Amino acid sequence: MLAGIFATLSLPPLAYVAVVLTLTLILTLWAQSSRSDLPPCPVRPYPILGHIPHLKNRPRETLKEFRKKAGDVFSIYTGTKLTVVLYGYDVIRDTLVKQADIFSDAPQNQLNSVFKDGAKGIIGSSGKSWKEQRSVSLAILRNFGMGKTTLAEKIQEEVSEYLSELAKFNGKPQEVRTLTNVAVCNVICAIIVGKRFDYHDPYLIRLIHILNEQIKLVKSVSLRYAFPWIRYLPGDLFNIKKLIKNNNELMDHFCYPFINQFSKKLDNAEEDDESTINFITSYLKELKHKKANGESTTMEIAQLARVIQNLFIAGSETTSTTILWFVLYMLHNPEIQKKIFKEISDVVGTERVVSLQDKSQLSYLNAAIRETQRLASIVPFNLLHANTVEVKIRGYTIPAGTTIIPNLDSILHDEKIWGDPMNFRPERFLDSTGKLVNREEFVPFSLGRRVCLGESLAKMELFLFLSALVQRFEFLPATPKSLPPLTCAFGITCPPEAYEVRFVERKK
Ligand code: HEM
Repeated sequence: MLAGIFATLSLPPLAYVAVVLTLTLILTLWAQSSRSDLPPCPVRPYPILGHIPHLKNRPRETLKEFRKKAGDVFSIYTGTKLTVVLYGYDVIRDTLVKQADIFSDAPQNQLNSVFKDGAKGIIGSSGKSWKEQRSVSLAILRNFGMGKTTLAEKIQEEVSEYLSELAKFNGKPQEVRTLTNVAVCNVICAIIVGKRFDYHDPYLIRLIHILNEQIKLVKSVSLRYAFPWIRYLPGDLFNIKKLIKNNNELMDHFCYPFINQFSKKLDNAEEDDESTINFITSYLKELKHKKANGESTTMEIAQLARVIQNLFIAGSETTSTTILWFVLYMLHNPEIQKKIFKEISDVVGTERVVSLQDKSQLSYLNAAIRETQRLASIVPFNLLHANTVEVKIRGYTIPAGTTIIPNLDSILHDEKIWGDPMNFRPERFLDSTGKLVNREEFVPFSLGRRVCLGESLAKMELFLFLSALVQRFEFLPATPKSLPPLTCAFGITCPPEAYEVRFVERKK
């Protein structure tokens, strides 16, 4: 329509640009100030860009400052798109838990604006499709022993390989991010395709690289959603094209080929052929069963491909990042490291491998793992949620379909809850007799109906990897008296900046 109006006006080209910019400016100013009943903005949004320039640097600290100005529920804009930030345990529990029917959607059209089938699977889906994909996936994972000894044995196998690799460094300084990523990703591979890969297998290394890239780049999705026109810009200033290419490679070289491989195997396999028991075949069998019974279902191959992508993305880097934070905190707190080792040697000794059955007796180690998850707060802004209908929170109106940030930093680092939140102090999770205590505000896996699907698996992995690491090695800084900084790279997850460490074998 605009093109038609311009054609009749015959203006010089620069005038078109000026008209488009002016219209965009008017539109954004209108959208950003159109309703007075919305949660307040802490500072005025910029025309066109909204709050992006404010959040560009130090976003975690900026949200903290915004909260001081605007309270526990406030608005920020990405262009004209409204996002409501929820701050603190009370307001997040009141929404995600007490009004779970309303606040358990994923934002519509965000992942879909970039990825084909982005609204399928678990992370990007909502409503009936999300419920079914989540419950089928959880049932399969539980069946495999998530939280039970069968899976623990698989994890222990991986831990043993991981320790052998670390031992090969002979206590020399080493950066272990990729190795840790590979080991944790292998646990997900064992679940999804029923086998682990050699650490040096180029196929696995490629998969890790793609997963890490995707986690780094995925923050560009909000920009693409807020400014749909950026897809027409030449080049790839916002890394959108890179992200799409990366996602296509993950789907076309890993997720779909895995499905095809096991779909064929399943057709030719005997009923009790163990080599075909894995997440993919379990999903395919359930799909077949539902179809044979004429049940209405959202299950299909495209959903399965997306579910696998989600498990790889959500299940690999999160756990390995937590392991890296634990090691880093131990370098900074050698006396805590000593105490954990003493507990392990008193309860388990140094000859036998730590098992899941020892968990309840290793309170100090458990407290240190919780403290790592609390302080590192590796998913600081949580995953984005959306509300299904218009609703009031603390007197403010939240229009239906608003993007919501239930900020986890705001709970895990709250001074009112923890007193000295920025100190590493495992004792906060212990009572006066040294027994582990549960604290409801400890929510690194979020809360409500969308709470992390892999919580039990992650807890098992963290316990088995970290107990074995401390039992066998002392962690020492690469250079004595010079500790790596506790700074993190901000993204959807926050890993520590790359650092070197020496894993020195303890004398038996
Ligand atoms: C230390 C490790 C982990 C942490 C801190 C973590 C944290 C989280 C958080 C904060 C969410 C968002 C919940 C929400 O939207 O309210 C989430 C979602 C999710 N996580 Fe994890 N996670 C971890 C490990 C895992 C593992 C090992 C898996 C895979 C087996 C996994 C699979 C998922 C999935 C599929 C979702 C989406 C759930 C949904 O939307 O219904 N996570 N996780």
